[in-house]
Amino acid sequence: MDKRLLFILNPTAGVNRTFAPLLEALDLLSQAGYALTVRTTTQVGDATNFVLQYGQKVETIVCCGGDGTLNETISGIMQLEHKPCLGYLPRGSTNDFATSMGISQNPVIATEAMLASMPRAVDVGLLNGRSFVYVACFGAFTKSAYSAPQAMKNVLGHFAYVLEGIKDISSLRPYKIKVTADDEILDGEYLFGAVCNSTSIGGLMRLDHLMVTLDDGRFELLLIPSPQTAIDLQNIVRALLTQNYNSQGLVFRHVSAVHVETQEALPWALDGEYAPSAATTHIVNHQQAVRILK
Ligand SMILES: Nc1ncnc2c1ncn2[C@@H]1O[C@H](COP(=O)(O)OP(=O)(O)OP(=O)(O)O)[C@@H](O)[C@H]1O
Repeated sequence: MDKRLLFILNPTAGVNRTFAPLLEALDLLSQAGYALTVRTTTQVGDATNFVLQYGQKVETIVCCGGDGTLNETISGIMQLEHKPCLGYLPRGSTNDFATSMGISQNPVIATEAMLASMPRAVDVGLLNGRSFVYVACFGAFTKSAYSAPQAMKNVLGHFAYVLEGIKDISSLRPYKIKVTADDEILDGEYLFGAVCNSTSIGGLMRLDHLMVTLDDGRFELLLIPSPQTAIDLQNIVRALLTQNYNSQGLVFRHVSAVHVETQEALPWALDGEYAPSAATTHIVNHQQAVRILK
């Protein structure tokens, strides 16, 4: 019997690109003995619904789109009892997760690698029950992740986020929050916080591969405290520019659970998608929850 594969494509994701290499990728999967079901998304939520509709009938799901489509696909997989393996063909404007996993942006090369690989388990985060695969963040510039218009992203790619981020500077402000990171309490005022499982965030922030293990059951937590003095500010700017997140001025930890309490409106971005504010936010790591072919 043929192996069954669900192929999910977001045709609107990323900078305008030709579909020709995707046909070649589909041909490769077909030649490898897969019986293909191909579905294209037309709106938010479709990728999750396709996974729920077909997920128990296939051994493999391939997702082709940006980080948002990947997030929706993984959200669906997390709801399945028997979880199919996942292949990912990045087609977004930033593709943080693909960068972190070393997945090629060329669909034919990525498909060849997928067909030759053994599955690799990766951790999945749950924030108040919603899945994320590489980052949950709040504060400065977070809004630009989900508010950059799709048409602008299609034309300008990653640069669209940078432009939206610059607009966001006017809203730069500290958030008074209590963070419990495993057993440690980090009560304070923070400009930005990220709970991540990736070496690339927003295409701008990079973590050393040696610091990040995608299947260890732990996130990397980065908090940028609100600077109290000019020297604080200098330390923070230097740490960010040199990408030395472990340095004085920033809070950087490896943790498996994060609990955030605040009285303020604190919206989050999960893999670049909007998640509403909540008085208490609980983030847990589901170690090795999804198997990725790469
Ligand atoms: N046909 C469609 N038209 C409009 N929006 C869609 C369609 N299909 C999916 N979507 C939604 O578009 C949003 C953005 O998709 P995605 O993140 O994959 O692309 P992107 O924003 O170009 O990439 P990236 O997030 O990596 O920059 C997702 O929330 C997804 O649900």
